[in-house]
Amino acid sequence: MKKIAIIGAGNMGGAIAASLVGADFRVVCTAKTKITIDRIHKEIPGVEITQSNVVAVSDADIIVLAVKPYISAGVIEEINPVIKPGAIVLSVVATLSLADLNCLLHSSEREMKIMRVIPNTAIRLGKSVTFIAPDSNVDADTLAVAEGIFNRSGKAFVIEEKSMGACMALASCGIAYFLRFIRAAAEGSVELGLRPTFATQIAALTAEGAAALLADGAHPEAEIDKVTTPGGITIKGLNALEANGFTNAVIEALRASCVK
Ligand SMILES: NC(=O)C1=CN([C@@H]2O[C@H](COP(=O)(O)OP(=O)(O)OC[C@H]3O[C@@H](n4cnc5c(N)ncnc54)[C@H](OP(=O)(O)O)[C@@H]3O)[C@@H](O)[C@H]2O)C=CC1
Ligand SMILES: O=C(O)[C@@H]1CCC=N1
Repeated sequence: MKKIAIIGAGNMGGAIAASLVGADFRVVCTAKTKITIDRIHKEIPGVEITQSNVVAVSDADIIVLAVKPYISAGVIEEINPVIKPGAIVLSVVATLSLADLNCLLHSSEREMKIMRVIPNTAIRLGKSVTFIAPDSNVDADTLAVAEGIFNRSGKAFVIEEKSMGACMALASCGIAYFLRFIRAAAEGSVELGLRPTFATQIAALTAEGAAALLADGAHPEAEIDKVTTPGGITIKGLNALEANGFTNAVIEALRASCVK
């Protein structure tokens, strides 16, 4: 059975570990604090957890690096001597490019297979959109292993690294944008007299309905046209959104979040 080491069992790493329950892997996670160690023990059956990154990585066939960016270089330095030749390294760290990873891991010395993997926080519920950018030496079979892992927790897309900034802004940061829209819609509805919890529930269900229409093959503007009765109330709202810079604000948000 292949061993997968997940370094940093937090929001991302913990969710990846949970998604692997029942898969044909021996899963060993690491965390810093006893609180996380105890929680993972309790919540994810069959997953091993240790405070030692070196113990986790020794003999691992696949390593998932899921620590915060500011400690990632130190953690890589710690585990690098025990990474076995030919290992698959999947880095979730948003700020590290393939060039950074190759440099930090001295990968050419041991023929590692490195990929950047960027999920979003819906991974906890198995609803992540996850982008995989493989290094140039990653073969189709190895790529399929990564796709298999991340299709367990949502939908995985293989992309070129040059698109990672845009994809991450759209889907990883995008979760926050959509939630802010839902929050704003709820606040507006509360001003109109609805209860906050009811308003939030209805806004979320409405977003789900809009997404379902798109999933059914509709074009956004075609569906918008179906809602906007001539001289009706929707067009007044849409025009008020645009008068306040809605489309431009969303475009500017993506530009601001996109790491070049
Ligand atoms: N949040 C997001 O939307 C996204 C995040 N990412 C990337 O995912 C990575 C992880 O983020 P996230 O899961 O949110 O972070 P968390 O803080 O939730 O998780 C980090 C984990 O690392 C553990 N940890 C801390 N120090 C060490 C160490 N020295 N060795 C091993 N483990 C350690 C922590 O342990 P303990 O719990 O005990 O403190 C914690 O479990 C980041 O690099 C981020 O860029 C990528 C895409 C989206
Ligand atoms: O805000 C961040 O930097 C991380 C990366 C993508 C989502 N969260």
